[in-house]
Amino acid sequence: MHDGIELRRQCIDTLSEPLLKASEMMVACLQKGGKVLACGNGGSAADAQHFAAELVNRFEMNRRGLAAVAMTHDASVITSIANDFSFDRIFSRQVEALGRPEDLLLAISTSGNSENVVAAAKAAAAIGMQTIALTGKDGGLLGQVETVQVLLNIDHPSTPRIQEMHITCLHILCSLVDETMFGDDA
Ligand SMILES: O=C(CO)[C@@H](O)[C@H](O)[C@H](O)[C@H](O)COP(=O)(O)O
Ligand SMILES: [Zn+2]
Repeated sequence: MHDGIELRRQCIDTLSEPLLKASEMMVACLQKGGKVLACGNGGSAADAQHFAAELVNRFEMNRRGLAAVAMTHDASVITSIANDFSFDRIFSRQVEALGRPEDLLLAISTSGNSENVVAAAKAAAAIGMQTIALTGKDGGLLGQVETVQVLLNIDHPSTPRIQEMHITCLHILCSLVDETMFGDDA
């Protein structure tokens, strides 16, 4: 537990600036009619869905729904891509089908090394979408993708601790987006 508390302290210093930049990018995307496409595996798939639900429905205030889609929950889409092509393409193929240049990819991987998430970031770049990446450890391959505009990396070896910080980051992002877009109504 102390480990997690210390990590939160460190992250306040290292992540404040990239979180602000990520929120500015997300607000700009949503204000010009774009949408957020989110992806990740395992616990990070749950985080992608959790975040999309907060944008589409509500976070802490009632406001209009904001456009977000988690690419993690349609079993037919995912199994057909994995079966006909490969598991590495389950997100990139959805990005190719659903993504537009004004959209934004939220790519989540605690290792940074999930091939399907890395491929999604590359597919997003190919159609001119911006990417915010949440990673851990040394950032992995996703941390090295040059077209990732904002990298929120949790420099810690433990996947659960990284996930705990990721969901904190995602809640802060929701808060910043709501404050910026609907501040007076908050
Ligand atoms: O939730 C957990 C561990 O806390 C696991 O389900 C974890 O998300 C899975 O092993 C993922 O496949 C890990 O992928 P990634 O975060 O390295 O991209
Ligand atoms: Zn977990």
